[in-house]
Amino acid sequence: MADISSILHGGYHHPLSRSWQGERQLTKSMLVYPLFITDNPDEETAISSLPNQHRRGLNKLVPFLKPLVAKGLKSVILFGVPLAPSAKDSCGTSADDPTGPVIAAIKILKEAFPELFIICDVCLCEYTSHGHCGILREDGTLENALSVKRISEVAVNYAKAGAHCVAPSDMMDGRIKGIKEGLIAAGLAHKVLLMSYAAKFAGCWYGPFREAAGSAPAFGDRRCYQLPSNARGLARRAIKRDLEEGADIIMVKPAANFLDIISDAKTASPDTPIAAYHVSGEYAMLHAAAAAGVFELRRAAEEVMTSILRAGATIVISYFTPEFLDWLDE
Ligand SMILES: NCC(=O)CCC(=O)O
Ligand SMILES: [Zn+2]
Ligand SMILES: [Zn+2]
Repeated sequence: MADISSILHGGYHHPLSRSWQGERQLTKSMLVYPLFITDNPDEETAISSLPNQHRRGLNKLVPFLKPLVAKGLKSVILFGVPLAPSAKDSCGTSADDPTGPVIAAIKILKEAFPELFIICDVCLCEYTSHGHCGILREDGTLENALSVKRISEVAVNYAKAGAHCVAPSDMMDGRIKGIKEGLIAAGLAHKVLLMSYAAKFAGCWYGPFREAAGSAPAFGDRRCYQLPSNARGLARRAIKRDLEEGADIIMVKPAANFLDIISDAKTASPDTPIAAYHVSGEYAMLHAAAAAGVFELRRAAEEVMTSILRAGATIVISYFTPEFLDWLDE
């Protein structure tokens, strides 16, 4: 007789029993779609390094999103992309311009799609002349306290404009606390979610995004505020700190090469939703490999998504969201 304990195949022989082996499966509610919004209302420009993605002006948003919302799109994350050079200065003044792309888009989207959950990325790099994520001293180093003050102001202004969630990606020390206190003071802490890009790693994966958002730093790099890619322990400390400072959701970014960090975040706080950002370079790489015949794009995208969920993510920010909305219907 065969050794009973050696038999596993019977447990996953059928497609349904295969699916039962997974702890979590992708649903439409887990997907968040990034939108790049310019200050030029009628613009719709393809981003060459980010296949199928566009920068859109305010007038193009609703027509573009209508079919996606009809297919079950539940959430978007907004990135403002001011193209006018006058929109950039040393402290990112235009980030919360009431007539600027982000605040105007919140209002347009809430009116057109009352059920859509609107997340605003909060950072200064799209709005600073130097392209760094905070305010700099004369010598080019970050002025952390001033940066936190400014970033908190911007976050609160997005919340006041109606954002359901603010998601600071700047990586300044203490900004979660600063934003939470700002939301409390504004009477908004009980209805606005604070998603921290707690573990955001420096590296090569953001290239296409920087083309899309025009946010490449004019000098230097972001290594003194984004995490070194070998820093698993430091990421755990950042996650713990941000939870203590009042983050409602922890994000890990990039996603696919940082599955250990996603898993650590889930372990550190099993009862907190964990988000993963499958970033521009990860997305573009899959497109390039599929175009080179390495694999079929859909299978690769699905396998990467599965890995991100398996590691512990319950929310995924993905440029593949429109495709997944279709694939999930099949
Ligand atoms: N705060 C957003 C990013 O820094 C980059 C995202 C991407 O590369 O897709
Ligand atoms: Zn930034
Ligand atoms: Zn730096």
